[in-house]
Amino acid sequence: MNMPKALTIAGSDSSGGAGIQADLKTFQEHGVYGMSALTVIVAMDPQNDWHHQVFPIELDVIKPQLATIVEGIGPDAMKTGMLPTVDIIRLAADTIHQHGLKNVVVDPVMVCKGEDEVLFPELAEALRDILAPQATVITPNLFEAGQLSGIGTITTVEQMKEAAEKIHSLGVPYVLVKGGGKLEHEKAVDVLYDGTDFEVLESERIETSYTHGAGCTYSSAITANLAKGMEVKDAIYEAKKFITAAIKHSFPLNEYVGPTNHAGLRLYGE
Ligand SMILES: Nc1ncnc2c1ncn2[C@@H]1O[C@H](COP(=O)(O)OP(=O)(O)O)[C@@H](O)[C@H]1O
Ligand SMILES: Cc1ncc(COP(=O)(O)O)c(C=O)c1O
Ligand SMILES: [Mg+2]
Repeated sequence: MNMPKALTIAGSDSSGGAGIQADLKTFQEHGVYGMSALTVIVAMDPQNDWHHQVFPIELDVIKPQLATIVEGIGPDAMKTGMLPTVDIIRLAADTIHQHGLKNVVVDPVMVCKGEDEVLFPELAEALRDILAPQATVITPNLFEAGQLSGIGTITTVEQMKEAAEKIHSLGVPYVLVKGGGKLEHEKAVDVLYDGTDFEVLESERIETSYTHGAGCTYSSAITANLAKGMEVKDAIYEAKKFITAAIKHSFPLNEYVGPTNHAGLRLYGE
């Protein structure tokens, strides 16, 4: 049997809701074989209000992971998640370029929900200039779209469109700006721009703060659909259904965090 295969180049979220844990669970839910190259380990401090601790992995330990998958196996699609240094961003971009990898979803992670400060402010430029041009699809949230486009704070759908246009001009064929829970709107709105048309994707907005890992789950659902051979827009429409169900059936882990339910669509149908 020919199993679709997907790679995630991303960080470990020890709490299990975001990062490679979210990616691999989401690939599995789609019947896609998941593989990973780990870039950073994130832990949360239960004695200090769940403060995030971030431990980057050395370049020499990331390279052989990538060689295993890219040279040794060959993914049908891939995504990037948290890339904690400029050198790691460059390594991911070079790997995609040198091996001609196709179906590349870049989730330009700059913030973790629940944390006020930007994790790695110096990385916005590297994501924009080095990695974005290698992407097929890029999936910034409101904050990240503001940073990548240079617009700054985004509060309206019109500004999301403006940001999408600017990010498209970096050389990304499909730009998906996520309004999510941050945009003041009665629906959960994302803007998709392909260089010609804008599409506003709307779904039911769920009143919950349990959205940890939503962006990781969404981008890995897109990646899984691409690995299965879907066209980019169809991959995104299907992923929007998947993430909406995952948020609808999200749950608390403790007083600090509630992840999306990666099995939501399979278990409850919507
Ligand atoms: N409360 C919500 N109800 C429904 N959909 C949501 C909600 N919050 C986020 N989403 C959707 O989840 C997906 C991930 O978006 P977002 O949470 O903004 O990403 P990130 O986790 O990267 O910040 C998007 O499709 C967004 O519209
Ligand atoms: C390893 C890792 N990657 C990515 C993220 C981003 O998560 P989200 O999908 O909520 O944007 C987090 C947040 O905690 C993380 O720990
Ligand atoms: Mg995110």
